[in-house]
Amino acid sequence: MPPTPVIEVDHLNLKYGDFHAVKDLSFEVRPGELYALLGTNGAGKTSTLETVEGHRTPTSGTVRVFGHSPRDRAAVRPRMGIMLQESGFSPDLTVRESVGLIGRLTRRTDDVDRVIDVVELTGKAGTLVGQLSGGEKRRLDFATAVYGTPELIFLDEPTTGLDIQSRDDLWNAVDRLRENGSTVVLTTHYLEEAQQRADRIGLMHQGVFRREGTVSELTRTLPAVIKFTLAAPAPALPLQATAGADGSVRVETFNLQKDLYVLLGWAQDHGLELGDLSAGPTRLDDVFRAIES
Ligand SMILES: Nc1ncnc2c1ncn2[C@@H]1O[C@H](COP(=O)(O)OP(=O)(O)OP(=O)(O)O)[C@@H](O)[C@H]1O
Repeated sequence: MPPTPVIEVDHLNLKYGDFHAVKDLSFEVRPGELYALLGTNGAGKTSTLETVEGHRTPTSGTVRVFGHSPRDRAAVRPRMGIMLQESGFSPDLTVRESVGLIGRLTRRTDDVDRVIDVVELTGKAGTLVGQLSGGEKRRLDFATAVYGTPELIFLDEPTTGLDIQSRDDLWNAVDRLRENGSTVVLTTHYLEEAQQRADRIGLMHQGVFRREGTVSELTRTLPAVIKFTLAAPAPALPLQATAGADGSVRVETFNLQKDLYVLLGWAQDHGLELGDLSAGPTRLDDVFRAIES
């Protein structure tokens, strides 16, 4: 039997007055998985997550977290760490006081200095939140996900505003949490982060899933692209291609390796140079653009 899902969303609908923001959405998040909920602006990601986190009541449909209603706060809240886009810590508290507050609010236990160390704010432990930089505030927000190593972690655009080193540090800390068995739900507009890290992705547009699956399941729905330019008129191409008046050529293929081999052999046989040659697998960006068009 497959393990019981950590999150079960079944035919979720959310309306704001007459506006239908989330339409009949169903998905599951399995134990230990990193699930990325991605989508266009206004797709309904935040509305969906707020419902799963217990902040919003569905218009219809059901949401279960660890088998409970997320509104059953005593059963669910201590087991989940939520890193919001803005945690709203008081500017008048120090970093250490703020991290201590996370423990009292969530009723999880941890060592405050350990958490401060994980989020790389040790040198700022006595600093007031109001005096932190944007990136330092974001790292403090991340403490809400780290504190007490919760079983389920929500990361809402966790790396926005972080420099490259801080991003790497955050993802390393997420890797440690996952090694401890935490399940992670991520939203991000940095698609390469989702492409590298997500076990499965739900791609939302206008309140519904346009695609759901692993990165390879999503990307193999679109062809890979080979592009190059030809300086002089050339013999007939060995593959179906679209040629521009400027000499640019574009080949779309579901068999990149084989078609690239054919193309390079053809160029070699005819002594042709393929200018600005580029060839790459379909990326999540391409799938994303396809759902908007
Ligand atoms: N409280 C509200 N009242 C009315 N409409 C709302 C409310 N909250 C969200 N909406 C609308 O519902 C839709 C979904 O919003 P939501 O914030 O869930 O999208 P999102 O996918 O998180 O978008 P983004 O990527 O831009 O943050 C949007 O059209 C938004 O304008």
